[in-house]
Parts: sequence; structure tokens; C-alpha cells
Amino acid sequence: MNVHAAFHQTTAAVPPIVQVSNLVRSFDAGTNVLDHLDLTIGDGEFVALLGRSGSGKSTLLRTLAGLDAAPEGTVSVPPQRAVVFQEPRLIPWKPVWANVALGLGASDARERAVAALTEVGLGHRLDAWPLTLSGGEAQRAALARALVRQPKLLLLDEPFAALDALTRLKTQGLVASLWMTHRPAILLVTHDVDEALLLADRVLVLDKGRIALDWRVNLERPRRHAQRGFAELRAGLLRELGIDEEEEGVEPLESSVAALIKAQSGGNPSPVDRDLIVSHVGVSL
Ligand SMILES: Nc1ncnc2c1ncn2[C@@H]1O[C@H](COP(=O)(O)OP(=O)(O)OP(=O)(O)O)[C@@H](O)[C@H]1O
Repeated sequence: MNVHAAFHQTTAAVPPIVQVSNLVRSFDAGTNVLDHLDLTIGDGEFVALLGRSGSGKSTLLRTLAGLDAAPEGTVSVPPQRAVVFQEPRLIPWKPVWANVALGLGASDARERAVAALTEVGLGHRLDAWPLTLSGGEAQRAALARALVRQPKLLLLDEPFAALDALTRLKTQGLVASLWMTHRPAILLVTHDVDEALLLADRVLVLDKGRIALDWRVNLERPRRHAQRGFAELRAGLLRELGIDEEEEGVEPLESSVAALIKAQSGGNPSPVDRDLIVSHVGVSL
């Protein structure tokens, strides 16, 4: 596969749902974390945002969420938007369904919460207390809480970062299928090049306060590490990011497989998990 055929600079193909222009943000009168940044996201587009630590990814996400009080510039976002953070942020003294129904106010709030929780595979934990959920379940509850608001824009701030390798793969798969069903625009902040390529239509890199790279990813869905062209795109993106694949912090595929296996008790995955691993990384176990 030709890298440039599948991975080229983006052009706006759909009507915009997010429009940011000339966005400036600094803290304590220091240098500009966001420095005259421009960004457009199309309706239903799945966008991943990469960038080194401290480059301002969360600051941009918080601005789009309306959680940052003092941005300068123009920011146009839909009112129906929801955020999922790295940690699930569930209220411990409310049962799971009530966390999801939080603030809905409508007479059918519970019914809607139940539907959203069922969709993320938590229909059996409606009345559970949040602290009794596993990390993956809690993050799925957070996704349900976002989903129930029928967001036009879903903002995801490293939502898989705290999950073990296999739960991360499963939750990434869930987000991909929720996106296919509901088609919100998504901005996913991540450190993980593989995650960006598995999920997004577009990959952005934030550097020096601006969008320094904006690429479209035209790989077929559902995406797999093992699919034709994936490794080539991954290498291309790492090159653009100036990261050596061997450098610390960037796992080659073989070590992601090792991590997945390690995540299984006794290194002995169930048949379903084994299939998931094999289909994602294309390695026989
Ligand atoms: N409320 C704040 N007060 C002061 N400085 C802040 C505040 N929020 C963010 N910053 C600073 O702005 C810069 C960008 O932070 P931000 O969290 O947006 O980066 P990031 O790209 O999301 O980083 P990471 O990948 O490590 O999460 C950092 O230097 C950070 O210290």
C-alpha cells in the first residue's frame, strides 16, 4: 500500500461542528500554551489529538468542553457535548444508573440511563455502587453517562490510559462501535499512536501551541494492527513525530502482544480474548 494514498493531509469534507480560530491560552502570564490555534472538526468526524506531554492537549479539550474560563479567540462548539476523562469520576454514593442519569431531570431519565448502560454492556450492574466496579466497567459507565446526553461532540481525554492492555483493546472496540452507531464528532486526546490509528479518521499533532500536523487516515474499519498498511502508517506517523520506534515509551507490536498476554491470569487467555489478541496483532498464540 502506498502511504500517501491512505494517509494524506486532510481536507474538510463534511460540514464543521467545531470551529476554533486564533485561540490563545496562557497561564500565569507565561508563554502561550495555545498560540493562535486554528482547528475545524467535521460533523461525525473521529479525530485523535497527539502531542508531547505538556503540549496543551488537555487545555484544548477543556476549552472545547467549556471548562476553561479564559480562552482568547473564537470557539464554536455544539451545546450537546460530553466529556470522558482518564478516571471515570463517578459519584460513589449514587448507584451506577443514577450516575448515568445525573442531571437529566426528565421523567424517563432512569429508562434512558438503563438503555445507555445496556449498550455499553453494563445492563447487569445498574444498581451497583461505583466502587464495586472494575476499572473497565467504571470507564464504560462513564461512557454511558456521556452517551445518554446524545452528544454531537464527544471529548475523550485519555480515556483508556489507566486500563490494562486487554481491557484497553476491548474499550477501544466499544468506543469504535458506539461511534459507528451514534456518529458524534469525537476528539480523542491520546499519547498512543496505535490507538490514534485504530480509531480516528484524522490524526492531529499539537506542537508549540498549534496544530502542527493534520493527517487523514483512510484505513478500512474495523481496524486491526495486522491489517494491510497499518504498520506502514504507524512508522510514517512516528517518523513525523520524530520518534524512533525503538525509543523508550514506544512499544513495538511484539511487546504489546506480550503485555496483552501478561494481562491474562497465568498467561493463559480465554478463547474469546485469544481471538481478540490474534485478530488485533495478527500473531498466533
Ligand atoms: N490550570 C493551570 N494552571 C497553570 N498551568 C497550567 C494549568 N493547566 C495547564 N497548565 C500548563 O499548561 C501546559 C499544557 O498542559 P496540558 O495539561 O494541556 O498538556 P497536555 O498536552 O495535556 O499534557 P499531558 O500529555 O502530560 O497530559 C503545561 O505546561 C501545564 O503545566
